[in-house]
Amino acid sequence: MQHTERPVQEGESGTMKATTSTDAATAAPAAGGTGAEESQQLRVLRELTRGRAAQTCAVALLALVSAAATLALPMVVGRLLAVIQRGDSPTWWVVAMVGAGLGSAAAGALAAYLLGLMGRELIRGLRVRTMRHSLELRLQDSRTEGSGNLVARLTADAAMVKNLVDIGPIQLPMAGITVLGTLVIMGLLDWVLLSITVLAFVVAVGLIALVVRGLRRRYTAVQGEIGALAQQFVAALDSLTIIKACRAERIVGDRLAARAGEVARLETGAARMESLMVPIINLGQQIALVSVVIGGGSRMLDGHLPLADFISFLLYLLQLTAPLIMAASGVSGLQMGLVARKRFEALFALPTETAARAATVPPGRVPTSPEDDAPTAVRFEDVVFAYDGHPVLRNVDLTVPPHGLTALVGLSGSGKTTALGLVEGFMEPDSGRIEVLGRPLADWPLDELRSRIAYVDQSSTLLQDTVRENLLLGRTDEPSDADLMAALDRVGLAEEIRRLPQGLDTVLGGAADLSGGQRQRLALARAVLADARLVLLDEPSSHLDSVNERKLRDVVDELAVDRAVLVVAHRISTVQHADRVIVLDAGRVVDQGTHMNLLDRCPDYADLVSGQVLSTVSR
Ligand SMILES: Nc1ncnc2c1ncn2[C@@H]1O[C@H](COP(=O)(O)OP(=O)(O)OP(=O)(O)O)[C@@H](O)[C@H]1O
Repeated sequence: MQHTERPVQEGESGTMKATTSTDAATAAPAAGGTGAEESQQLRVLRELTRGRAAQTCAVALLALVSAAATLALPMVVGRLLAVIQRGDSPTWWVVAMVGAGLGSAAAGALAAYLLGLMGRELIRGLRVRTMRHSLELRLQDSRTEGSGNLVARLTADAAMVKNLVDIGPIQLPMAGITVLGTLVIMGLLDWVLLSITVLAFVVAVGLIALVVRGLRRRYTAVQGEIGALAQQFVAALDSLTIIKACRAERIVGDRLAARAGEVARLETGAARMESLMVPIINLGQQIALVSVVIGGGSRMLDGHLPLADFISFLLYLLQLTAPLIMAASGVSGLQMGLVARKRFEALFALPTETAARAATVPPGRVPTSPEDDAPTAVRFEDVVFAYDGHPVLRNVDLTVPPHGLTALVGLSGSGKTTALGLVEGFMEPDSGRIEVLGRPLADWPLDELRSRIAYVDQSSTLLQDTVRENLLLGRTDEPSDADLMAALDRVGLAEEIRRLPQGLDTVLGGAADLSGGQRQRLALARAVLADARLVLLDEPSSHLDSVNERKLRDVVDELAVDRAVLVVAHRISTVQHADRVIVLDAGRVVDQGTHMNLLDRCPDYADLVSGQVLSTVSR
C-alpha cells in the first residue's frame, strides 16, 4: 500500500516567482514578441473583457483621452511660449496646459483603477479554475505536477499574470498610441528633425530586442528553478515530523539553501541583462537630443523652423523617451506574465478524470446499468496495470462476492493498494476488464461509482476541518447529530469526540488532533454513515490496540453482513474472520479461498502467516 506523503524531492520543475518590482506604470509593446505570445496576450484580453462591455469601453475611452491629452501638452506649451513671445495674454493657453496635464493624469488613473478591478476579477476566476481543476485531475497527474507547483499557480503565477493584465491591455496600447502620435506630430513640426530622431532610436530599439530575447530565456530558467525550490520546500514541510526525528533540519535546510542560491544566481543574470535596457534607451535619447539640438539650431538659423516649433519638438522628443523607458522595464514583467500564463495553460490542458475516461470510451457504446443483485461486487478479469511502464498487476483474476468480508493479502509492494485504486477508478487498467457491482468500470460515471463505495485509505486521511465535516465529506444530506454520534459509537469513538473542546465542531489537524487509531476509527465511522454497497478498507499494519481492533473488527463484520467489504489485511485476526482471502504475490493472484483452505494448499499464504507478515499481535 502506498503512503500518501511524498518524499523530499529534488529537481522537480515548476515555477514559483515572487511578485517582482517591475510593475511598470506604463509600458510600450514588447519588443521581440512571438506570434504565440501575441495570441496569449489576446486570450488574456478576451478573458479580461468577457461580459464587461461597458467597463471595457469606459477603460478604452479614458485611455484614449489620457493619451490625447498627453500628446497635446507639448503643443500647448509651444503655443503658450509663442503667445508670451508675442506679448499676448497667455491665460487661455495656461488653462489649456493645466487642463491637458490634469486631464491626462485623471483619465489615466481612472482607466488604471477600472482595469485593476477587471484584472482582480480575472485573477479570482483563474484561481478558482486552478483549484477546481487541480481537485478534478487524475491522482497520477496531480502527483506529477506536485503540490508545491499547484500552489504556486495560486500565488506567484497569479501575481505575474496580474503584471500581464496591468501592462498588456492598456499601458502597452496607450504607450504605443503616445509614441505613434508623438512621431506624427514631430513629423508635422519638422520631418528632417524626425528623421534624425528615428535614426538615433532605431539602433537602441534593435539592441533592446536582443536583450528581450535573452531575458525570456533567463526568466524561464529562473521560474523553473523557483518552482523546484517551492516543490522541495513543500515536500520538506510534508515530511517535517520525520526530518525532526532524524535531526535532519540542518541537512535539509542546507539543500534548500543551495537551491535558493541557484535561484539567486539565475536572477542576478536576468537582472544584469534587465539593467541594460534603460541605459540603452537613454543613450538613444542623448544621441537624438544632441543631433536634434545641432540640426534644429541650424534649421532655426536658416529660418526653416520657428522657435515655438523647435521647443515643441524638443518637448515631444523628451516625451517620446518616457514611454520607451517604461516599456523597457515593463517588458520584463510582461515576459514573466507570459511565462506564468503558459503555466496556467499547461495545467488546464491536463484532462480531468472525467474527461480522460470519456476519451477512452469508444463512440456509440451504450453503457450498461448497475445491477442491484449482481453476483459479484468486484470482478477483475486478466487485469494488467503498470505505473509508467513499471508493471504492478499482472493478469489478475479475482472476484469479491456481493456480501461478506474479502481480505486481500500479500507482501509489501505486491499491488494491494493499487488494486483498490483501480476499483475506485483512480487509475485505469492497461488491459483486462474490471466490473464493479455488475457493471464494467468504464460504464460507471465516476461520481456515481464512488457514491456506491466507501473507501478508508491506509493513512486514514482526514481533512483539516471539523469532526462533523470529516464525517459528512461528500454528502449533500445532513444527518442529525444523533446519527453522527451513533456512527462514532459503533467504532468506539463517541466518548473521545465528546471530550474534544467543541465536540463534533472541533477542527482537527490544528490545535486539536487525533491519534492514528482514532483517525482510523473516524474514517471507518464515515464509511459506516455512507451506507455504501461496497466498502474498501486499506488496513494499516499498526495503530490499533487490541480493544479497539476488536471493536473495529465487529464493525467490519456487521458491515459485511449486507454488503461487500474488501479489506487489504495485515492482521491475521482480520484474515481469519474473512469469508474469502485473495493472495497476491508480485502483482499476481496466486490463490483465493478461506483461511483454513489456503493454509493447507497455498505455500505462499502459509509463508505469509508463518513469516508473520500477517501480524498476530491482537489475536
Ligand atoms: N503512485 C505511484 N507511482 C508509481 N509507482 C507506484 C505508485 N504507487 C505504488 N507504486 C508502486 O507499485 C507497486 C505496488 O504498490 P502498492 O502500494 O499497490 O503495494 P501494496 O501491496 O499495497 O504495498 P504495502 O503493503 O507496502 O502498502 C510498488 O512497487 C510501488 O512502488
